[in-house]
Amino acid sequence: MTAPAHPAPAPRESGAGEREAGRLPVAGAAEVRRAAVRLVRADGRAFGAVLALNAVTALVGLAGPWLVGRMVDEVRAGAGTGAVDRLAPWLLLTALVEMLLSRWARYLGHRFGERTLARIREQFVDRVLALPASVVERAGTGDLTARGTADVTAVGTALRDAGPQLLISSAQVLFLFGAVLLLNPLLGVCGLLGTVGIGCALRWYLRRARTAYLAEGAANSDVAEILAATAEGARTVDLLGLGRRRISASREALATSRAARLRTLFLRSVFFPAVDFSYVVPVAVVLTAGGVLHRHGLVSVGEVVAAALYLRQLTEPLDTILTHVEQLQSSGASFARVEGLAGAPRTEGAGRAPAAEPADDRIDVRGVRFSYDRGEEVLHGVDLTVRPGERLAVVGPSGAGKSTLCRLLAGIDAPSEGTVTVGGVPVSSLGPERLRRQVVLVTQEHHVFLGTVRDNLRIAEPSAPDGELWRALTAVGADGWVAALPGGLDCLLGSGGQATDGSQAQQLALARVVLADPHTLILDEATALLDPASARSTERALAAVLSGRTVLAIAHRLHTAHDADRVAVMEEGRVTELGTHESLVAAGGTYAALWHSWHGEGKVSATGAESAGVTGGAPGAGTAGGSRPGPVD
Ligand SMILES: Nc1ncnc2c1ncn2[C@@H]1O[C@H](COP(=O)(O)OP(=O)(O)OP(=O)(O)O)[C@@H](O)[C@H]1O
Repeated sequence: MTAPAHPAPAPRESGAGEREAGRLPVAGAAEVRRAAVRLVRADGRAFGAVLALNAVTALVGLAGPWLVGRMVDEVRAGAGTGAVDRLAPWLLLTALVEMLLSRWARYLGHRFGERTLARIREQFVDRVLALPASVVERAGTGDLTARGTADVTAVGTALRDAGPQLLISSAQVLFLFGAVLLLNPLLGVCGLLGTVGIGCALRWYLRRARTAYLAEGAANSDVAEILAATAEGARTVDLLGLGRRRISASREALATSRAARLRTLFLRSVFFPAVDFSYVVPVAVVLTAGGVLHRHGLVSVGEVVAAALYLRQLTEPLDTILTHVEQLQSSGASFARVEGLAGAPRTEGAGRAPAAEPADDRIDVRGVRFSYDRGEEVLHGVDLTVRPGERLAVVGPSGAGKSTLCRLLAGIDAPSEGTVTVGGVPVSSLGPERLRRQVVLVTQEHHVFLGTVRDNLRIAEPSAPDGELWRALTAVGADGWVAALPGGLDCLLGSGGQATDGSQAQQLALARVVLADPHTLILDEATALLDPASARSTERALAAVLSGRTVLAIAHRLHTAHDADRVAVMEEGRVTELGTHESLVAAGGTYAALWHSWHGEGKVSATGAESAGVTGGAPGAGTAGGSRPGPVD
């Protein structure tokens, strides 16, 4: 009864299905059982000690009812109250020993639980860190957060409290039944028959509980996800007037969550009253049968009293077991979600033997096709070579696949077909540590992590000494404001710490790029969301970072393309034109049309170019060309 039972398969259990839908997988019942066994084995000695001590405690607990039975029989045999006086101190002594042993057993159980919880947490963090960025993006941070907080806590509480309690109570139940059977097998059988009702109630509950609790966990994740996404995208929600839609989506998620909670509440509200009633049944059966057996001289009154006391004593451990079985059901579902990360895809190269060293800095894209999850193909056979040291601008209409190509080049997604290699080695086979020394994608997202300035920078280069950190800050023009912070590099940033504005956050992100020192940078709307003043200072920082590196930039304004060494035009998931600005203008194709439209009518008509297909915004790659520093806004 101690092991969590997992009856019905959960509806969202299929790992493959979860992944296809972009969700993180949930472990199956068998995987959860195997993981639980592994955890117990990892601290097998402590677990054995907890088991042994609980068994001894339960054995000592049997002495009480037996002594009371002896008292009854001896008094009935005419020994008088002297028998009570003789046996009562033993009753007291066994109760005291039982209490001390039980306390010790509980202490050992808690220590085992805490150590195991620490193991689960460490394993969870390791697995989260090994998740590819694309998996986290598609699963949403809400699900991951719910698993790392509520689910891990539920598993921890179950291990610390429910685990030891279940062990103690299970041992007590086994020994109590054993004692009744030893006392008188007929009474034992009657007592066992009386527990059939409890068994039925438990079976009914377990058949439904796992599915219900998994559904509740998933619904909670959805609520967390939608709230987190709305809060994160509050500005966009405001700007696009999406408030009503977000509210109605939140309401739907809450309604689903409420229905899932009501379902588990219903199961509990049937199960517990049924079980409460069932406790009385074995005692009543034993007393009734005992009376009949006594009339036929098959049992003594003392034996019937002792058996009834034993069965009455069952109430407490059974109650504990059933309460914790309920807790185990919900924490079992939580464990399935926590353990599910073991089945999630891992970052290619993480924890594996290192791939071959790239021969040089050349990036080759060969026959690359790609589709997001089960969606339609968005890249249809792209071939492209990025030569070391060159500035390559990518232009094309919105939705042409420019950002997707950047993601493949930066190793965030792997191609469905074809290869993306750096120096002859597939980008996806380089672990994150090695990849960031080769290719880094700079986008408009610039997160400031909770921690000191130093922590924020050392993400890129954990062993970098302070001198190197200052050099990186100086390179991006952030040394001034960091030096002015209270504590300088020790100043706490992120939520609750020193506030940073958009351009400071971007400068920190760029300082990390300087520390990582990749040979190739990919720029995708690096400064698009900043206000013009911030964009200018960020673009200056960007110019410093770009110098001496290969740069592939999505060009939102055609002067970027003009200044680049070569221009690639992307249309409908294909590279349709590739060459220098001059050669493409001379060729009179799509790029030439865009250029004439933009150049002929002046910069004001950049939107005209946009309407012709060039996306708006400012990636800052204009600074990369060198001849025309700074953005043109
Ligand atoms: N995460 C995603 N899941 C599913 N489809 C996506 C995803 N991201 C992009 N797409 C689709 O892939 C196609 C290419 O999009 P992509 O963002 O690469 O184009 P783009 O040329 O960079 O456009 P833009 O200039 O507007 O950013 C589009 O049809 C887009 O809807």
